[in-house]
Amino acid sequence: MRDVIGPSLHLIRLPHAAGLELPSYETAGAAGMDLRAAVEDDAVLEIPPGKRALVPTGFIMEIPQGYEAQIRPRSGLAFKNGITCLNTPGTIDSDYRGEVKVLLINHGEESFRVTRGMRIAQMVIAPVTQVQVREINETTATARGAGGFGSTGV
Ligand SMILES: O=c1ccn([C@H]2C[C@H](O)[C@@H](COP(=O)(O)OP(=O)(O)OP(=O)(O)O)O2)c(=O)[nH]1
Repeated sequence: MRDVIGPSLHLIRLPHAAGLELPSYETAGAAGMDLRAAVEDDAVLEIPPGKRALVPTGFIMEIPQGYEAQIRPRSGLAFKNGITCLNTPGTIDSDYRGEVKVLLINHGEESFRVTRGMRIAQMVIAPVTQVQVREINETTATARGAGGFGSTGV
């Protein structure tokens, strides 16, 4: 495994992830760790065109407080097979203690077979801030005001 300077991400491996690689950065500068499908060898997980599937990763995580994990598609799978994440980026809360799953959707023309150990998505650990919500009566004035949705031109 690649040496990384940063906070620790603690993982519990579930029985169906036995033998699978841990989520890992493929290159020194990778933003995301690739996640592998923890489907059984003999179980066929086929995603027909237009359909979706919740794919297990076989890991429970303890994300350090103040961080989240974002589950994002891999561009290679998207480009070659039309496979992407439906709820992208998927949000993994730091207090979530269930198995991390990846919601894939097949936007391609052909059925897609998910095999054991296949790198199906990537996971980015990012800092998050929780804010104190306070209701007010007036906001400060800005040059933009309510302009949006192309108000500055294309
Ligand atoms: O792609 C995903 C998205 C979410 N989750 C898990 C971790 C996350 O912490 C939890 C809840 O996700 P989210 O907040 O997106 O779901 P929700 O629809 O708001 O459900 P909930 O009411 O459980 O928060 O589900 C995954 O395993 N994969």
